[in-house]
Amino acid sequence: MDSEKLVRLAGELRAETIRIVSRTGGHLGSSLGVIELTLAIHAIFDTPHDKLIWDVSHQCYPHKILTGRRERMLGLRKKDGPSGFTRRAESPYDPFGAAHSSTSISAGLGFAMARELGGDPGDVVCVIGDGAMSAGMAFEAINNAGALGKRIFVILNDNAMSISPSTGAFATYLAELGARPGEERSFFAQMGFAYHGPVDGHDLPGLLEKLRSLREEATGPVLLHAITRKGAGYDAAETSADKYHGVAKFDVETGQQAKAAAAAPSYTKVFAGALVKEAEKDSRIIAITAAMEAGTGVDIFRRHFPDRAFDVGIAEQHAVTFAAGLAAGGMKPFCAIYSTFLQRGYDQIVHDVALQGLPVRFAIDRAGLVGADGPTHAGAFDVGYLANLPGFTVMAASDEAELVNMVATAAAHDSGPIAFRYPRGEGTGVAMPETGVPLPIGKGRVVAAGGTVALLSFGGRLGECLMARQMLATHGIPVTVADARFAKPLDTGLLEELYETHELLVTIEEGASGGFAALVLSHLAGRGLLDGHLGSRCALRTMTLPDRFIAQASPEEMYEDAGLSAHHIALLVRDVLAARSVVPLAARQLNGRHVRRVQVAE
Ligand SMILES: Cc1ncc(C[n+]2csc(CCOP(=O)(O)OP(=O)(O)O)c2C)c(N)n1
Ligand SMILES: CC(=O)[C@@H](O)[C@H](O)COP(=O)(O)O
Ligand SMILES: [Mg+2]
Repeated sequence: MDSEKLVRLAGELRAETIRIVSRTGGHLGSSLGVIELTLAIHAIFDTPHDKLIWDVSHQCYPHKILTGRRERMLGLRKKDGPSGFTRRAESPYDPFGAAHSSTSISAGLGFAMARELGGDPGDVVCVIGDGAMSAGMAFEAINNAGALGKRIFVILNDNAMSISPSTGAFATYLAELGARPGEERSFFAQMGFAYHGPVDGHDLPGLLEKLRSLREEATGPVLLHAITRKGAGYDAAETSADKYHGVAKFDVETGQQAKAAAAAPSYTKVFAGALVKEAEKDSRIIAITAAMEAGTGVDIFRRHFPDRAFDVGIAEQHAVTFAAGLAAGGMKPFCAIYSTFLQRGYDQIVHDVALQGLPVRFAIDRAGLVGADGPTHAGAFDVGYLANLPGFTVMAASDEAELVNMVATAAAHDSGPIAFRYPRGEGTGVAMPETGVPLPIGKGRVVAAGGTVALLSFGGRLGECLMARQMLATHGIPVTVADARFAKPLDTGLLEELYETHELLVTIEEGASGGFAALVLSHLAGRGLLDGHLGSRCALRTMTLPDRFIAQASPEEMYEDAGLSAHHIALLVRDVLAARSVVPLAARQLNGRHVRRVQVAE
């Protein structure tokens, strides 16, 4: 298409993107900001032979519409529909999957070097936002790419916005660079890139001309600095504070989003409110977020304590070590980070926090399956990767009242690192305490007494356990439900009591294997309670996320897929009891000791 036709197409693509997202919800503002860039790149480069890599890739909707997925877009972010991010499995036009930020230049450099070494041919174009440029990983890649000197195109999509307005000294630098008229020496040039810009990222004819000449002439790494507007071309988005970063379904005419009235406060708001209350009593409490102010509730904290709230940018690694330094300096830092993004800071957690026994508090939001963002955003692994660290205390809130108490527990806990996890979305609607009360460390609680079966829940599946209990009651099976509260230290007294006084003990958690259940099994094994000759008569089962990534869907559908809903619990219990009852109790006991069914059957 010629430039004129492409300009017309840009209008259509923008309208189509708005129409689709108005019916699906999703990341609208970022997609609207790259309409012209998307068209220009696809017009000048030969995708999928050339590799186009979107950073984060929350801005990939126009790219998906153009690359064979238009008809499926109304299923965007739903079960079996297109992902909200790029996915290799979805299309050859998605050469690299993303959703966590700041990976594009590293991956792109990998493609470029593969090409140089005789692998997949083609050019490489990485599109990275100014927000994503705040992460160390992007700088690590620029450092490497500049030294290698191979041909690679990096387009810096600079809209001065992360999810909130971009923060940090580099954001200020970009603003200054973007305001300069000519193509001057810049940080990027000094790092070995040919810097071009700033250019107007919405001037499609200008972009076409620029990319065409770069494609013809480039011999090494190139950085094109494009200035764009997040939400461009849709008033409601451009004038809103967050530029419609992530929206629910909305009315295109008015921009009004269809958000259902909440039945209970969100865990995030409850966390923020509880932290504010603790901070009123203790001036050493600090809140840290890595570019997720609104998502984590640190924006609420900031309103009360502007000097004690820090948005460090998309820099989870730095956030963790910054918190470690604050703790070593006598403060009480709360690092509020989504479970999935905390993965970025793991060595810092081990080396800077745990090894030094520093009392950093980790408020881990979005624990468990989160819904439309899918497996890239699932909070699946934190219990496993934290509870294996010496000296760490790890809690999970079963409801929002528990969360308030866990915030108080963390505030009071000075002897080492402590983490508490809680799910995305609304709480359960329980009565809330006026103020949080610190919990006794390493103590769980029995929530409902029963008899034959004990369900030991860690975290947000407690409600499902209580529902399963009701289901099982209709079959005459009495069930005890306990809330472990702590994965570490484990309430070993409660655990052993449940194990010794029930026919079946089931653990349930919203996390991958290697988490709470592993700790339970390890404790029982260590005590010799799983040994055949010494063992209790209690059967044991663990319910964790399965050993596969759960595809995007609603959270309920994802838990259904994972087999962690109330009816799965009830079914498992009935199956185990039925299997055990085929062997008469007398046969299962030998001199009062447990004999495994399989041995008896033999
Ligand atoms: C490691 C990591 N931390 C946090 C996020 C959450 N996040 C998604 S998009 C975004 C802002 C990205 O800003 P930018 O790259 O400038 O893109 P824009 O939305 O402005 O187009 C953030 C913080 C993430 N995806 N990955
Ligand atoms: C793209 C990204 O990583 C974020 O925008 C994320 O989708 C936010 O998720 P929440 O809606 O759970 O805050
Ligand atoms: Mg941006």
